[in-house]
Amino acid sequence: MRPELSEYTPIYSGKVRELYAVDDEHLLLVASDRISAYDYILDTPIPDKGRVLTAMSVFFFDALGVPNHLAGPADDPRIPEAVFGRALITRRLDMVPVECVARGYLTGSGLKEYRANGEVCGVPLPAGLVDGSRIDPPIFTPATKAAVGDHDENVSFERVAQDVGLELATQLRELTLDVYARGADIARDRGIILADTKFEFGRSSDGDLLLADEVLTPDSSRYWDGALYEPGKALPSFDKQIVRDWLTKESGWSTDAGTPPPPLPGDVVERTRARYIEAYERISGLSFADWPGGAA
Ligand SMILES: N#Cc1c(N)ncnc1-c1cnn(Cc2cccc(F)c2)c1
Repeated sequence: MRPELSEYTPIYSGKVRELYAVDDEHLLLVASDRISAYDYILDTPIPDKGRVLTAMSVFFFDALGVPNHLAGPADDPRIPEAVFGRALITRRLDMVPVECVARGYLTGSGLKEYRANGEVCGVPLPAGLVDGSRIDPPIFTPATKAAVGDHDENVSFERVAQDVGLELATQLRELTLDVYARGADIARDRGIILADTKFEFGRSSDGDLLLADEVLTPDSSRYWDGALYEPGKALPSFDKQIVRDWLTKESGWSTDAGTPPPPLPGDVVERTRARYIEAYERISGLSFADWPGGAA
């Protein structure tokens, strides 16, 4: 008999995820089916998105072989039925207040910074780069955690060193770039580009620095279809482009409408669900049908 979710204490509710206290030492990390686009949480959920992203984190935690916060399997008996398949039991850590971002390609906020001053987070880049240019070797571009609803602020390595100390900042940079490289290699071998990603780390009670949060999911990363990749061409998001294109090209809504996006039609929902499953199955080589919590 699984516990009820109401037996656990809510401690954080994000745009698409929730965090609960299970006991003094453990948390329940829950991924919802909510999807965000253009800084809005859309009214229409994507069925199984939470389960797919949970499955991706578990695949990468296992494949990367990096010490992490997982404290039980996907079918851990402490996971309530209501969130079974889209929740994980983790160790409660003392989180490092740094968004540890690695970039192997120039786009998004990094491109904006580069166009303004030729560098990203204090890291100078070669001249002449465009949207989608490869950054080789990949760079560590940390950010401070923003308040709910705000965007994270890109900061320099020196600022991270001021905030958490040079030794830990150096460890975070090395770990971030190492784990990004491993994840990018796995994805590349399956024809998918991992353009950038965000990790979070925390310290366990015995002082170990562990990889935490979600890992290399489409919500914490930019994934591109390798078959479509061309530097300088606006790069479609592997998982969100279907929603973005319908919203901006077919629905009549626009990003400067000042109103929330409309509900998604069924075919957009189903095609987006299929894209999440495709990303998981291609990257992991596993069948999503085997992941816990599916329809009986
Ligand atoms: N992971 C992790 C973690 C841990 N293992 N120990 C202590 N704190 C955290 C922790 C605190 N905030 N977050 C972000 C977050 C993640 C998931 C859902 C959310 F709503 C919010 C993670």
